[in-house]
Amino acid sequence: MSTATRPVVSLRGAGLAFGDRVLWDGLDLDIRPGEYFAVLGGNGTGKTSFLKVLLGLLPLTTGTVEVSGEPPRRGSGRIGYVPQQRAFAASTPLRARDLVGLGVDGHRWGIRLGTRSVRRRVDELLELVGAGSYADAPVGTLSGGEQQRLRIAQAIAGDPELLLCDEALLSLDLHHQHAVSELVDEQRRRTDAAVVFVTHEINPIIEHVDRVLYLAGGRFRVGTPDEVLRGDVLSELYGTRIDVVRTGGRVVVVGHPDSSHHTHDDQEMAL
Ligand SMILES: Nc1ncnc2c1ncn2[C@@H]1O[C@H](COP(=O)(O)OP(=O)(O)OP(=O)(O)O)[C@@H](O)[C@H]1O
Repeated sequence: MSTATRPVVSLRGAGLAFGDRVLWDGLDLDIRPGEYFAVLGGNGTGKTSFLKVLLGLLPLTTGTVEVSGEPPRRGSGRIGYVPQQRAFAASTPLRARDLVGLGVDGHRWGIRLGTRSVRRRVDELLELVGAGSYADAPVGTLSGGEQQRLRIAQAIAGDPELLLCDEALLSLDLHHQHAVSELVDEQRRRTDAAVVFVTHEINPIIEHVDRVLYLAGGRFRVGTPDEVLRGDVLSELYGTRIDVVRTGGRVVVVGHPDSSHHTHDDQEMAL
């Protein structure tokens, strides 16, 4: 298959289980360049484990997985990763530009970048994510939203083919959720990267999402948000009555068995 048409992620008959506990099984999936793919589901359904498989940190129990046509491997420069957000301790001895530099330093296109080129690239990335004004601030003194912009700058530093985001908007206010979500989407459009975005709250990204993988109780559905986020589809998936209400461009799921895990604004439950 030529590079132009090659999927960025390809899973065949993929299954993941821990002991008797099956997280998913029989997953056939291709994610193409430029696609925005969301992984949805309650706590413990296997969303983070899905990313770990793509990162080469967790082997499948059954089936095969390829990233950019090869088995995934740790530290691949083709993958950018925005981990679940945890605030840096106030005493963390890194400035904003040092954190971004961790994503730039190293070999790019097989050439070792000189100090000046690294600095230029770091400045470019800081500007790109709107973090230029706090480039020299210690990361531990920055707000959650500011820190998250830096993590995104670090993850996109090498213009990866695949950008993996794990709950990248968690604990951000609405303004920063929007800003960070736009940054991810801009990168996707600029470089044609595929995005895999793990979240249990789809609304902040719903305008960008092409398809979703919805995980629930060892089962799953894949399709566009309109195909999957429907009362009949989710009722079948969960084996109980679920209603999906669409209001003002938002999706609210009502009657969700893992509702206690879905704490979203003031709705009974939102996805
Ligand atoms: N290495 C492991 N060994 C055994 N069980 C594991 C391992 N990694 C994950 N699990 C279990 O697999 C399940 C799925 O974990 P995972 O972190 O993928 O869920 P998640 O959907 O990302 O959840 P959350 O929304 O809470 O972050 C959990 O019950 C977890 O305890």
